[in-house]
Amino acid sequence: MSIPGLGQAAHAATYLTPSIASSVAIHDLQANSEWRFEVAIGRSIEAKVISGTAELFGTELALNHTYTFRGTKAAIFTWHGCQLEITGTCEEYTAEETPMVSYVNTHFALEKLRDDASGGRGECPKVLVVGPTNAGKTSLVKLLTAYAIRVGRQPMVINADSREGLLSLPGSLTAVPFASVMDVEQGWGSSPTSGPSPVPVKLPLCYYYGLPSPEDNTKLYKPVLTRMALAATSRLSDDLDIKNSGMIIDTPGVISQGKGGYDLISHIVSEFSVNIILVLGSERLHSDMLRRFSGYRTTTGDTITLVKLDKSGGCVDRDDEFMLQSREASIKEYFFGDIKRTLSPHTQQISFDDATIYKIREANALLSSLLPGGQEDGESELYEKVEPSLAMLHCILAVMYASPVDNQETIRDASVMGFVYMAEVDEKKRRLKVLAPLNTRVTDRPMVWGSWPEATMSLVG
Ligand SMILES: Nc1ncnc2c1ncn2[C@@H]1O[C@H](COP(=O)(O)OP(=O)(O)OP(=O)(O)O)[C@@H](O)[C@H]1O
Repeated sequence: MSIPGLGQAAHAATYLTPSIASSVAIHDLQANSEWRFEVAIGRSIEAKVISGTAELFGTELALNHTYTFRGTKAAIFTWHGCQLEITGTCEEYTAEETPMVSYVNTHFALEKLRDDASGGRGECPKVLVVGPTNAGKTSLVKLLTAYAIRVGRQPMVINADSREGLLSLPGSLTAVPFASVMDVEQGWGSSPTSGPSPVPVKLPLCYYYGLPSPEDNTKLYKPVLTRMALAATSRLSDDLDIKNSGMIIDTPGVISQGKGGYDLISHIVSEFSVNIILVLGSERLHSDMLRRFSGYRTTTGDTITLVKLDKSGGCVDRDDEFMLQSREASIKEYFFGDIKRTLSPHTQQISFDDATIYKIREANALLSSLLPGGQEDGESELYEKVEPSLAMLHCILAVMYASPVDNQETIRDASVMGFVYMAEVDEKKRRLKVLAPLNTRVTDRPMVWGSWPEATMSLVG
Protein backbone atom coordinates (compact mmCIF):
# COMPACT_ATOMS: atom_id res chain seq x y z
CA MET A 1 0.00 0.00 0.00
CA SER A 2 1.31 3.47 -0.77
CA ILE A 3 2.11 5.81 2.06
CA PRO A 4 0.41 9.19 1.90
CA GLY A 5 2.54 12.09 0.77
CA LEU A 6 5.67 10.13 -0.15
CA GLY A 7 7.33 11.55 -3.21
CA GLN A 8 5.60 14.91 -2.78
CA ALA A 9 8.85 16.88 -2.91
CA ALA A 10 7.01 20.15 -3.43
CA HIS A 11 5.54 19.85 0.03
CA ALA A 12 8.77 20.37 1.87
CA ALA A 13 7.17 21.16 5.19
CA THR A 14 5.45 17.79 5.23
CA TYR A 15 7.49 16.01 7.81
CA LEU A 16 7.94 12.95 9.93
CA THR A 17 8.65 9.57 8.49
CA PRO A 18 5.43 7.60 8.11
CA SER A 19 5.20 5.14 10.93
CA ILE A 20 2.98 2.36 12.14
CA ALA A 21 0.97 3.74 15.05
CA SER A 22 1.13 1.77 18.24
CA SER A 23 -2.11 0.64 19.82
CA VAL A 24 -2.85 3.87 21.77
CA ALA A 25 -1.09 7.06 20.75
CA ILE A 26 -1.59 10.71 21.62
CA HIS A 27 -0.87 13.25 18.88
CA ASP A 28 -0.44 16.93 19.68
CA LEU A 29 -1.33 18.83 16.53
CA GLN A 30 -0.19 22.40 16.10
CA ALA A 31 -2.54 24.99 14.62
CA ASN A 32 -3.01 24.60 10.83
CA SER A 33 -1.64 21.10 10.66
CA GLU A 34 -3.23 17.77 9.81
CA TRP A 35 -2.85 14.15 10.81
CA ARG A 36 -3.01 11.97 7.70
CA PHE A 37 -3.81 8.32 7.99
CA GLU A 38 -4.49 5.20 5.96
CA VAL A 39 -6.46 2.31 7.40
CA ALA A 40 -6.33 -0.88 5.35
CA ILE A 41 -9.58 -2.51 4.23
CA GLY A 42 -10.69 -4.95 6.90
CA ARG A 43 -8.93 -3.02 9.66
CA SER A 44 -10.10 -0.18 11.87
CA ILE A 45 -8.79 2.53 14.17
CA GLU A 46 -10.51 4.69 16.75
CA ALA A 47 -9.89 8.42 16.94
CA LYS A 48 -10.91 10.82 19.68
CA VAL A 49 -10.33 14.57 19.96
CA ILE A 50 -9.43 14.99 23.62
CA SER A 51 -8.79 18.73 23.54
CA GLY A 52 -9.00 21.61 21.07
CA THR A 53 -10.96 21.49 17.81
CA ALA A 54 -10.51 19.36 14.72
CA GLU A 55 -12.31 18.48 11.51
CA LEU A 56 -12.30 15.79 8.86
CA PHE A 57 -12.74 17.11 5.31
CA GLY A 58 -14.55 20.12 6.79
CA THR A 59 -16.88 18.28 9.18
CA GLU A 60 -16.18 19.19 12.79
CA LEU A 61 -15.34 16.28 15.09
CA ALA A 62 -17.08 16.25 18.46
CA LEU A 63 -14.89 16.50 21.55
CA ASN A 64 -14.36 13.22 23.42
CA HIS A 65 -16.43 11.23 20.92
CA THR A 66 -14.87 8.02 19.64
CA TYR A 67 -14.93 7.76 15.85
CA THR A 68 -14.16 4.48 14.13
CA PHE A 69 -12.52 4.55 10.71
CA ARG A 70 -12.39 1.46 8.52
CA GLY A 71 -10.61 0.93 5.21
CA THR A 72 -10.06 4.60 4.50
CA LYS A 73 -7.47 7.25 3.70
CA ALA A 74 -8.13 10.69 5.16
CA ALA A 75 -6.84 13.53 7.33
CA ILE A 76 -7.86 15.22 10.56
CA PHE A 77 -7.11 18.94 10.34
CA THR A 78 -7.01 21.55 13.08
CA TRP A 79 -7.19 25.34 12.73
CA HIS A 80 -6.24 26.12 16.32
CA GLY A 81 -4.45 23.02 17.59
CA CYS A 82 -5.79 19.85 19.20
CA GLN A 83 -4.86 16.65 20.92
CA LEU A 84 -5.90 13.36 19.32
CA GLU A 85 -6.07 9.96 20.92
CA ILE A 86 -5.69 7.18 18.38
CA THR A 87 -6.29 3.53 19.15
CA GLY A 88 -5.28 0.92 16.61
CA THR A 89 -2.80 0.42 13.84
CA CYS A 90 -2.52 2.47 10.67
CA GLU A 91 -0.01 4.24 8.49
CA GLU A 92 0.11 7.85 9.57
CA TYR A 93 2.08 11.08 9.67
CA THR A 94 1.52 14.73 10.46
CA ALA A 95 1.80 17.52 7.89
CA GLU A 96 2.05 21.24 8.49
CA GLU A 97 1.72 22.38 4.91
CA THR A 98 -1.81 22.14 3.56
CA PRO A 99 -3.86 24.12 1.01
CA MET A 100 -6.61 24.62 3.62
CA VAL A 101 -6.40 28.44 3.63
CA SER A 102 -7.10 28.59 -0.10
CA TYR A 103 -9.92 26.05 0.30
CA VAL A 104 -11.58 28.01 3.11
CA ASN A 105 -11.18 31.25 1.12
CA THR A 106 -12.98 29.53 -1.75
CA HIS A 107 -15.77 28.69 0.68
CA PHE A 108 -16.01 32.35 1.78
CA ALA A 109 -16.14 33.50 -1.86
CA LEU A 110 -19.01 31.02 -2.47
CA GLU A 111 -20.75 32.30 0.66
CA LYS A 112 -20.61 35.85 -0.72
CA LEU A 113 -22.33 34.64 -3.90
CA ARG A 114 -24.94 32.78 -1.83
CA ASP A 115 -25.63 35.93 0.19
CA ASP A 116 -25.98 37.91 -3.03
CA ALA A 117 -28.30 35.27 -4.51
CA SER A 118 -30.46 35.33 -1.35
CA GLY A 119 -30.74 39.09 -1.71
CA GLY A 120 -31.77 38.78 -5.35
CA ARG A 121 -28.43 40.12 -6.59
CA GLY A 122 -27.24 37.37 -8.87
CA GLU A 123 -27.09 33.65 -9.41
CA CYS A 124 -26.26 31.08 -6.74
CA PRO A 125 -22.91 29.32 -7.22
CA LYS A 126 -23.03 26.25 -9.42
CA VAL A 127 -19.57 24.88 -8.89
CA LEU A 128 -17.83 22.28 -11.02
CA VAL A 129 -14.70 20.63 -9.61
CA VAL A 130 -12.29 19.23 -12.19
CA GLY A 131 -8.78 17.82 -11.91
CA PRO A 132 -6.72 14.72 -12.59
CA THR A 133 -7.45 11.39 -10.91
CA ASN A 134 -6.73 11.41 -7.17
CA ALA A 135 -6.18 15.19 -7.14
CA GLY A 136 -8.56 15.47 -4.17
CA LYS A 137 -11.74 16.49 -6.04
CA THR A 138 -14.10 14.44 -3.91
CA SER A 139 -12.33 15.57 -0.73
CA LEU A 140 -12.68 19.21 -1.80
CA VAL A 141 -16.37 18.70 -2.64
CA LYS A 142 -16.86 17.17 0.83
CA LEU A 143 -15.04 20.04 2.48
CA LEU A 144 -16.96 22.80 0.66
CA THR A 145 -20.22 20.96 1.39
CA ALA A 146 -19.35 20.55 5.07
CA TYR A 147 -18.41 24.23 5.44
CA ALA A 148 -21.65 25.26 3.72
CA ILE A 149 -23.68 23.00 6.06
CA ARG A 150 -21.87 24.48 9.07
CA VAL A 151 -23.15 27.94 8.19
CA GLY A 152 -26.70 26.68 7.69
CA ARG A 153 -26.70 26.19 3.91
CA GLN A 154 -28.19 23.24 2.04
CA PRO A 155 -26.00 22.66 -1.00
CA MET A 156 -26.94 20.11 -3.63
CA VAL A 157 -24.02 17.75 -4.28
CA ILE A 158 -23.85 16.11 -7.67
CA ASN A 159 -21.77 13.03 -8.33
CA ALA A 160 -20.95 12.68 -12.02
CA ASP A 161 -18.33 10.02 -11.32
CA SER A 162 -19.80 6.54 -11.75
CA ARG A 163 -16.57 4.87 -10.61
CA GLU A 164 -17.53 5.66 -7.03
CA GLY A 165 -21.00 6.04 -5.59
CA LEU A 166 -22.27 8.93 -3.51
CA LEU A 167 -24.89 7.53 -1.12
CA SER A 168 -25.44 4.86 -3.73
CA LEU A 169 -23.56 2.03 -5.38
CA PRO A 170 -20.83 2.62 -7.95
CA GLY A 171 -22.30 2.80 -11.45
CA SER A 172 -24.87 5.37 -10.43
CA LEU A 173 -24.97 9.13 -10.80
CA THR A 174 -26.61 11.00 -7.94
CA ALA A 175 -27.79 14.43 -6.89
CA VAL A 176 -28.20 14.92 -3.15
CA PRO A 177 -29.31 17.98 -1.18
CA PHE A 178 -27.23 18.09 2.02
CA ALA A 179 -29.08 19.78 4.86
CA SER A 180 -27.45 18.05 7.80
CA VAL A 181 -24.05 16.98 8.97
CA MET A 182 -22.13 14.29 7.10
CA ASP A 183 -21.23 11.01 8.74
CA VAL A 184 -17.43 11.19 8.79
CA GLU A 185 -17.06 7.50 9.56
CA GLN A 186 -19.02 6.50 6.45
CA GLY A 187 -17.65 9.10 4.07
CA TRP A 188 -20.80 10.84 2.94
CA GLY A 189 -23.39 9.44 5.31
CA SER A 190 -26.28 7.11 4.85
CA SER A 191 -29.21 6.93 2.48
CA PRO A 192 -32.66 5.55 3.32
CA THR A 193 -31.68 2.10 2.03
CA SER A 194 -28.93 1.89 4.62
CA GLY A 195 -31.48 1.62 7.43
CA PRO A 196 -31.80 3.65 10.61
CA SER A 197 -28.89 5.94 11.36
CA PRO A 198 -27.89 8.33 14.16
CA VAL A 199 -26.90 10.88 11.50
CA PRO A 200 -29.94 12.09 9.49
CA VAL A 201 -30.31 10.20 6.22
CA LYS A 202 -30.05 12.01 2.90
CA LEU A 203 -32.38 11.49 -0.04
CA PRO A 204 -30.44 11.06 -3.26
CA LEU A 205 -31.91 11.43 -6.74
CA CYS A 206 -30.29 8.42 -8.31
CA TYR A 207 -29.75 7.51 -11.98
CA TYR A 208 -27.98 4.56 -13.50
CA TYR A 209 -25.11 4.60 -15.96
CA GLY A 210 -23.58 1.21 -15.14
CA LEU A 211 -20.14 1.68 -16.70
CA PRO A 212 -16.93 2.90 -15.05
CA SER A 213 -15.94 5.76 -17.33
CA PRO A 214 -18.11 8.33 -19.13
CA GLU A 215 -16.05 7.62 -22.22
CA ASP A 216 -17.16 3.97 -22.28
CA ASN A 217 -20.47 5.05 -23.78
CA THR A 218 -20.93 8.79 -24.14
CA LYS A 219 -24.26 8.22 -25.88
CA LEU A 220 -25.61 6.80 -22.65
CA TYR A 221 -23.66 8.96 -20.19
CA LYS A 222 -24.71 12.29 -21.67
CA PRO A 223 -28.50 11.74 -21.66
CA VAL A 224 -28.41 10.18 -18.17
CA LEU A 225 -26.49 13.23 -16.97
CA THR A 226 -28.92 15.54 -18.74
CA ARG A 227 -31.82 13.78 -17.03
CA MET A 228 -30.14 14.13 -13.65
CA ALA A 229 -29.44 17.84 -14.32
CA LEU A 230 -33.12 18.34 -15.07
CA ALA A 231 -34.19 16.63 -11.85
CA ALA A 232 -31.55 18.47 -9.80
CA THR A 233 -32.47 21.84 -11.28
CA SER A 234 -36.15 21.30 -10.60
CA ARG A 235 -35.40 20.18 -7.02
CA LEU A 236 -33.32 23.34 -6.67
CA SER A 237 -36.09 25.62 -7.87
CA ASP A 238 -38.62 23.93 -5.53
CA ASP A 239 -36.68 24.82 -2.40
CA LEU A 240 -35.35 28.32 -1.74
CA ASP A 241 -32.74 27.17 0.79
CA ILE A 242 -31.23 24.71 -1.67
CA LYS A 243 -31.56 27.23 -4.48
CA ASN A 244 -29.59 29.90 -2.65
CA SER A 245 -26.95 27.40 -1.58
CA GLY A 246 -26.34 26.19 -5.13
CA MET A 247 -24.62 23.07 -6.42
CA ILE A 248 -21.23 21.45 -6.13
CA ILE A 249 -20.40 18.91 -8.83
CA ASP A 250 -17.77 16.17 -8.48
CA THR A 251 -16.35 14.72 -11.69
CA PRO A 252 -14.30 11.69 -12.71
CA GLY A 253 -10.58 12.41 -13.24
CA VAL A 254 -10.68 10.89 -16.72
CA ILE A 255 -12.64 13.82 -18.21
CA SER A 256 -9.86 16.22 -17.23
CA GLN A 257 -7.42 14.44 -19.51
CA GLY A 258 -8.07 16.01 -22.88
CA LYS A 259 -10.25 16.41 -25.93
CA GLY A 260 -13.08 13.85 -25.51
CA GLY A 261 -13.14 14.52 -21.80
CA TYR A 262 -13.24 18.29 -22.33
CA ASP A 263 -16.36 17.84 -24.45
CA LEU A 264 -17.94 16.08 -21.48
CA ILE A 265 -16.89 18.97 -19.22
CA SER A 266 -18.63 21.34 -21.66
CA HIS A 267 -21.71 19.11 -21.56
CA ILE A 268 -21.83 19.23 -17.74
CA VAL A 269 -21.24 23.00 -17.76
CA SER A 270 -24.14 23.60 -20.10
CA GLU A 271 -26.58 21.10 -18.54
CA PHE A 272 -26.06 22.35 -14.97
CA SER A 273 -25.52 26.02 -15.99
CA VAL A 274 -22.19 25.94 -14.15
CA ASN A 275 -20.87 29.42 -13.33
CA ILE A 276 -17.73 28.50 -11.36
CA ILE A 277 -15.06 25.95 -12.25
CA LEU A 278 -12.52 24.94 -9.62
CA VAL A 279 -9.46 23.42 -11.28
CA LEU A 280 -7.54 21.26 -8.86
CA GLY A 281 -3.88 20.40 -9.18
CA SER A 282 -3.18 21.03 -12.88
CA GLU A 283 -1.77 24.18 -14.52
CA ARG A 284 -2.36 22.73 -17.95
CA LEU A 285 -5.99 21.91 -17.32
CA HIS A 286 -6.50 25.40 -15.94
CA SER A 287 -5.10 26.97 -19.07
CA ASP A 288 -7.14 24.61 -21.30
CA MET A 289 -10.28 25.53 -19.35
CA LEU A 290 -9.46 29.24 -19.66
CA ARG A 291 -9.20 28.87 -23.42
CA ARG A 292 -12.36 26.77 -23.69
CA PHE A 293 -14.57 28.92 -21.49
CA SER A 294 -13.31 32.47 -22.05
CA GLY A 295 -16.22 34.35 -23.57
CA TYR A 296 -18.66 31.55 -22.65
CA ARG A 297 -22.03 32.74 -21.35
CA THR A 298 -24.30 30.70 -19.09
CA THR A 299 -28.05 30.51 -19.74
CA THR A 300 -28.46 33.55 -17.49
CA GLY A 301 -25.86 35.50 -19.46
CA ASP A 302 -23.13 35.24 -16.81
CA THR A 303 -19.50 34.46 -17.50
CA ILE A 304 -17.75 31.50 -15.90
CA THR A 305 -15.27 32.16 -13.09
CA LEU A 306 -12.26 29.84 -13.13
CA VAL A 307 -10.28 29.26 -9.95
CA LYS A 308 -7.02 27.31 -9.80
CA LEU A 309 -6.40 25.46 -6.54
CA ASP A 310 -3.44 23.41 -5.32
CA LYS A 311 -3.70 19.70 -4.74
CA SER A 312 -3.17 18.66 -1.14
CA GLY A 313 0.09 16.80 -0.47
CA GLY A 314 -2.06 14.33 1.45
CA CYS A 315 -3.89 13.02 -1.63
CA VAL A 316 -2.96 9.42 -2.18
CA ASP A 317 -3.22 7.21 -5.21
CA ARG A 318 -5.60 4.41 -4.50
CA ASP A 319 -4.49 1.31 -6.35
CA ASP A 320 -6.90 -0.96 -8.24
CA GLU A 321 -6.94 -3.50 -5.41
CA PHE A 322 -7.93 -0.86 -2.83
CA MET A 323 -10.64 0.50 -5.11
CA LEU A 324 -11.97 -3.01 -5.77
CA GLN A 325 -12.09 -3.77 -2.06
CA SER A 326 -13.87 -0.44 -1.39
CA ARG A 327 -16.47 -1.27 -4.03
CA GLU A 328 -17.01 -4.71 -2.53
CA ALA A 329 -17.29 -3.17 0.93
CA SER A 330 -19.92 -0.67 -0.30
CA ILE A 331 -21.93 -3.48 -1.95
CA LYS A 332 -21.84 -5.55 1.25
CA GLU A 333 -22.88 -2.52 3.25
CA TYR A 334 -25.77 -1.80 0.88
CA PHE A 335 -27.27 -5.23 1.48
CA PHE A 336 -26.11 -6.15 4.98
CA GLY A 337 -25.43 -2.80 6.70
CA ASP A 338 -22.38 -2.19 8.82
CA ILE A 339 -21.26 -2.80 12.37
CA LYS A 340 -23.59 -0.08 13.69
CA ARG A 341 -26.69 -1.15 11.79
CA THR A 342 -27.30 -4.62 10.51
CA LEU A 343 -29.74 -5.02 7.63
CA SER A 344 -31.66 -8.12 6.63
CA PRO A 345 -31.93 -8.34 2.86
CA HIS A 346 -34.59 -10.50 1.23
CA THR A 347 -34.13 -13.18 -1.40
CA GLN A 348 -36.67 -13.51 -4.17
CA GLN A 349 -37.12 -16.43 -6.56
CA ILE A 350 -38.09 -15.28 -10.02
CA SER A 351 -38.97 -17.22 -13.12
CA PHE A 352 -36.95 -16.28 -16.22
CA ASP A 353 -40.26 -15.39 -17.88
CA ASP A 354 -41.09 -12.76 -15.24
CA ALA A 355 -37.78 -10.93 -15.36
CA THR A 356 -37.20 -8.03 -17.75
CA ILE A 357 -33.47 -7.45 -18.05
CA TYR A 358 -31.62 -5.01 -20.28
CA LYS A 359 -27.89 -5.21 -20.76
CA ILE A 360 -26.04 -1.95 -21.34
CA ARG A 361 -24.24 -1.82 -24.65
CA GLU A 362 -20.64 -0.83 -24.14
CA ALA A 363 -19.91 0.24 -27.68
CA ASN A 364 -18.61 3.76 -27.37
CA ALA A 365 -19.77 6.61 -29.53
CA LEU A 366 -16.93 6.12 -31.96
CA LEU A 367 -17.79 2.50 -32.62
CA SER A 368 -21.49 3.12 -33.08
CA SER A 369 -20.80 6.03 -35.41
CA LEU A 370 -18.98 3.57 -37.64
CA LEU A 371 -22.04 1.34 -37.85
CA PRO A 372 -24.15 1.49 -40.97
CA GLY A 373 -26.80 4.13 -40.38
CA GLY A 374 -24.47 6.16 -38.16
CA GLN A 375 -25.12 7.68 -34.77
CA GLU A 376 -28.86 8.24 -35.03
CA ASP A 377 -29.45 4.53 -35.23
CA GLY A 378 -27.80 3.94 -31.89
CA GLU A 379 -30.31 6.11 -30.02
CA SER A 380 -32.87 3.36 -29.60
CA GLU A 381 -30.24 0.71 -29.03
CA LEU A 382 -28.82 1.74 -25.70
CA TYR A 383 -29.58 -1.62 -24.19
CA GLU A 384 -29.94 -5.15 -25.38
CA LYS A 385 -32.86 -7.10 -23.95
CA VAL A 386 -31.42 -10.34 -22.60
CA GLU A 387 -32.53 -13.61 -21.03
CA PRO A 388 -31.12 -14.30 -17.58
CA SER A 389 -27.90 -16.29 -17.84
CA LEU A 390 -25.01 -17.57 -15.75
CA ALA A 391 -22.97 -14.56 -16.91
CA MET A 392 -25.09 -12.47 -14.51
CA LEU A 393 -24.12 -14.48 -11.46
CA HIS A 394 -22.81 -12.23 -8.62
CA CYS A 395 -23.62 -9.11 -10.66
CA ILE A 396 -25.51 -6.05 -9.46
CA LEU A 397 -28.58 -4.98 -11.45
CA ALA A 398 -30.40 -1.67 -11.10
CA VAL A 399 -34.17 -1.85 -10.67
CA MET A 400 -35.64 1.14 -12.45
CA TYR A 401 -38.72 3.21 -11.64
CA ALA A 402 -40.29 2.29 -14.98
CA SER A 403 -42.50 -0.34 -16.47
CA PRO A 404 -41.20 -3.43 -18.32
CA VAL A 405 -43.12 -2.28 -21.39
CA ASP A 406 -41.54 1.18 -21.47
CA ASN A 407 -39.20 2.04 -24.31
CA GLN A 408 -35.45 2.18 -23.78
CA GLU A 409 -35.24 5.96 -23.51
CA THR A 410 -37.88 5.97 -20.75
CA ILE A 411 -35.99 3.27 -18.85
CA ARG A 412 -32.71 5.15 -19.32
CA ASP A 413 -34.27 8.36 -17.96
CA ALA A 414 -35.97 6.67 -15.01
CA SER A 415 -34.54 6.99 -11.53
CA VAL A 416 -33.24 3.96 -9.69
CA MET A 417 -35.59 2.23 -7.27
CA GLY A 418 -32.83 0.09 -5.78
CA PHE A 419 -30.28 -2.58 -6.63
CA VAL A 420 -30.43 -6.36 -6.58
CA TYR A 421 -27.64 -8.90 -6.43
CA MET A 422 -27.89 -11.96 -8.66
CA ALA A 423 -27.42 -14.77 -6.16
CA GLU A 424 -28.34 -17.79 -8.31
CA VAL A 425 -29.18 -18.57 -11.92
CA ASP A 426 -30.62 -21.98 -12.73
CA GLU A 427 -30.69 -22.19 -16.51
CA LYS A 428 -32.29 -25.67 -16.47
CA LYS A 429 -35.22 -24.75 -14.24
CA ARG A 430 -35.31 -21.24 -15.73
CA ARG A 431 -35.35 -19.65 -12.30
CA LEU A 432 -33.16 -17.06 -10.69
CA LYS A 433 -32.66 -15.88 -7.16
CA VAL A 434 -31.94 -12.25 -6.34
CA LEU A 435 -31.02 -10.53 -3.11
CA ALA A 436 -32.78 -7.21 -2.53
CA PRO A 437 -32.54 -4.78 0.41
CA LEU A 438 -36.33 -4.72 0.78
CA ASN A 439 -39.11 -7.16 0.07
CA THR A 440 -40.42 -5.06 -2.82
CA ARG A 441 -41.49 -6.99 -5.92
CA VAL A 442 -39.00 -6.51 -8.70
CA THR A 443 -40.77 -8.46 -11.41
CA ASP A 444 -42.96 -5.53 -12.43
CA ARG A 445 -39.90 -3.33 -13.06
CA PRO A 446 -37.23 -3.43 -15.73
CA MET A 447 -33.75 -4.23 -14.47
CA VAL A 448 -30.59 -2.87 -16.07
CA TRP A 449 -27.39 -4.89 -16.08
CA GLY A 450 -24.15 -2.96 -16.53
CA SER A 451 -20.54 -3.89 -16.06
CA TRP A 452 -20.03 -1.50 -13.15
CA PRO A 453 -19.74 -2.38 -10.39
CA GLU A 454 -18.21 -5.56 -11.77
CA ALA A 455 -19.36 -9.03 -10.63
CA THR A 456 -18.51 -9.27 -6.99
CA MET A 457 -17.66 -12.06 -4.60
CA SER A 458 -20.45 -14.33 -3.47
CA LEU A 459 -22.61 -12.45 -0.97
CA VAL A 460 -24.67 -15.42 0.10
CA GLY A 461 -23.26 -18.60 1.58
N1 LIG B 1 -5.31 15.86 2.98
C1 LIG B 1 -5.42 14.55 2.82
N2 LIG B 1 -4.79 13.70 3.66
C2 LIG B 1 -4.89 12.36 3.51
N3 LIG B 1 -5.59 11.77 2.54
C3 LIG B 1 -6.23 12.57 1.68
C4 LIG B 1 -6.18 13.99 1.76
N4 LIG B 1 -6.93 14.52 0.75
C5 LIG B 1 -7.41 13.47 0.07
N5 LIG B 1 -7.00 12.31 0.62
C6 LIG B 1 -7.30 10.95 0.15
O1 LIG B 1 -6.69 10.79 -1.13
C7 LIG B 1 -7.51 9.94 -1.94
C8 LIG B 1 -7.82 10.68 -3.24
O2 LIG B 1 -8.63 11.80 -2.93
P1 LIG B 1 -10.02 12.09 -3.65
O3 LIG B 1 -10.87 10.88 -3.67
O4 LIG B 1 -10.57 13.31 -3.01
O5 LIG B 1 -9.49 12.40 -5.10
P2 LIG B 1 -10.33 12.51 -6.45
O6 LIG B 1 -9.64 13.55 -7.26
O7 LIG B 1 -11.77 12.73 -6.15
O8 LIG B 1 -10.10 11.06 -7.04
P3 LIG B 1 -10.82 10.43 -8.37
O9 LIG B 1 -10.24 11.14 -9.53
O10 LIG B 1 -10.40 8.99 -8.30
O11 LIG B 1 -12.30 10.63 -8.19
C9 LIG B 1 -8.75 9.63 -1.12
O12 LIG B 1 -8.55 8.36 -0.50
C10 LIG B 1 -8.79 10.73 -0.08
O13 LIG B 1 -9.47 10.36 1.09
